[in-house]
Amino acid sequence: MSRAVLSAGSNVGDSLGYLRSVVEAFADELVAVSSVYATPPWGGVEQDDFLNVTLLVEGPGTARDFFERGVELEQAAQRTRDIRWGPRTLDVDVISVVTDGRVVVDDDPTLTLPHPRAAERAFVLVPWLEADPDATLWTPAGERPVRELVAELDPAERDAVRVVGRLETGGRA
Ligand SMILES: Nc1ncnc2c1ncn2[C@@H]1O[C@H](COP(=O)(O)OP(=O)(O)OP(=O)(O)O)[C@@H](O)[C@H]1O
Ligand SMILES: Nc1nc2c(c(=O)[nH]1)N=C(CO)CN2
Repeated sequence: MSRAVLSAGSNVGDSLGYLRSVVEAFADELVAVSSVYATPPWGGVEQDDFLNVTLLVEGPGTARDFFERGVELEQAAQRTRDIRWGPRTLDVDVISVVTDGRVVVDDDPTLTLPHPRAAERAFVLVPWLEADPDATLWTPAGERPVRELVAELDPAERDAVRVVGRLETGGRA
């Protein structure tokens, strides 16, 4: 049994529809879902703002299973990978996974866990904290409450991430 934190983002095409496709695909495993946030682009590439959402999901299977389902959803959104940290129809990142009560820590480049850049990203941390106020993130410096990581973000970055709506979950989260 695994519990995973997934971050979905989009800034090309029907962004809200792509995020909805992720929530629908995980509907039966949804534990919680954040609001939808509009977020300035992270990573230095000039591009449109993103919409981001964070999901907590729980189900049988491994971290790799969640990752592969995310890749399938990216493919269904005709996601292309042109520029690193550049525009995309849909990105599904696996942020953190707990399997059988243990945090999965893995430096495999195909699926690095926890996601190595999560602690720096307001667009991941702020929605995650909303969905799970008691969340913690394993970092090389130890287990950190997400609440503290959010408090340590650059205030301008934290404040630039704003709620723009909610996705329908059919009452499942
Ligand atoms: N935890 C993870 N979640 C999703 N992809 C990962 C993870 N760890 C490693 N990857 C790998 O990262 C590669 C690049 O993914 P992608 O193009 O989505 O990166 P990105 O979104 O531009 O950047 P970032 O990895 O910083 O979010 C993928 O081929 C994927 O295998
Ligand atoms: N705000 C925000 N910025 C990003 C995002 C994202 O989802 N949200 N995804 C990226 C792809 O690597 C690069 N930059």
